[in-house]
Amino acid sequence: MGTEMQPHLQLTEEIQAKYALLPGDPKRVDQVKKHFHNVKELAFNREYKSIIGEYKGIPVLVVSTGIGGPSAGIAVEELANIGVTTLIRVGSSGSMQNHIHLGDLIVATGAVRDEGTTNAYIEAGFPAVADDQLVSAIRAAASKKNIPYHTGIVRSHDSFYTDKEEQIEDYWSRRRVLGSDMETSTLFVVGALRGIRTASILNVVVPSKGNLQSGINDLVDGESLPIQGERYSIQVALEAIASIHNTF
Ligand SMILES: O=P(O)(O)O[C@H]1O[C@H](CO)[C@@H](O)[C@H]1O
Ligand SMILES: O=c1cc[nH]c(=O)[nH]1
Repeated sequence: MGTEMQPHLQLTEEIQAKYALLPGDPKRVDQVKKHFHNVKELAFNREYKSIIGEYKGIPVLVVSTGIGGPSAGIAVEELANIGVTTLIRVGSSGSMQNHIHLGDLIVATGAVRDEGTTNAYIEAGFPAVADDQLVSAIRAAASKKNIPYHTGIVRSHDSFYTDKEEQIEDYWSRRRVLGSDMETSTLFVVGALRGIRTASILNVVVPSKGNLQSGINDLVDGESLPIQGERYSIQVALEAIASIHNTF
């Protein structure tokens, strides 16, 4: 445990939070803030913006992890150092299946480790899987709020712009991978190695290749589907935390 200041997050264990939500984008921290009482701004160093607030009386930390495995891995390590035990990513993703539309939520049960960070930690056979009790709590919270979701495997990667993106997408979508992001596998593997619970809820912001419908039908009540999906992902993550608080 670290009473000392963590070098990247600029946080210490004095904040005494057990739960954290992890958006990639620092701007999403402010979206989570809207759901809190007694918010305190903590730090904003590099890509790591942090606040703490109360949801239903429970202290919840929010820390942005930036883009990609290396910065997500650093965030997980430093959060573990200050005593955080439960991490839920509230991220964005591309869809890899035609039936998964803009603004849909994907609750990842596992992730293809198509990135370099976790390979720096442990051999490829080590699985990137979410904590199953946390996934159950997320599923129950979504059902309680009537928020639809998909569950399954996602792919975490390191690049958007190689010359092979189309073939790679095609390969994994044929293997029923639901969507892609850049941090979920690192969160799962580093979290498991450090003995903390992790889960990832992804809001679809890029439609699958063959999905014409997704781009056209993009507004509900004046709100875009990805904006709605972001709000839903945050609501579900916070409700899941409230439901597990003091139970495991
Ligand atoms: O919106 P966030 O949570 O950052 O997630 C996705 O968006 C970024 C890429 O645009 C990557 O970090 C990817 O994982
Ligand atoms: O298509 C996308 C969108 C967000 N993040 C990804 O990794 N891929």
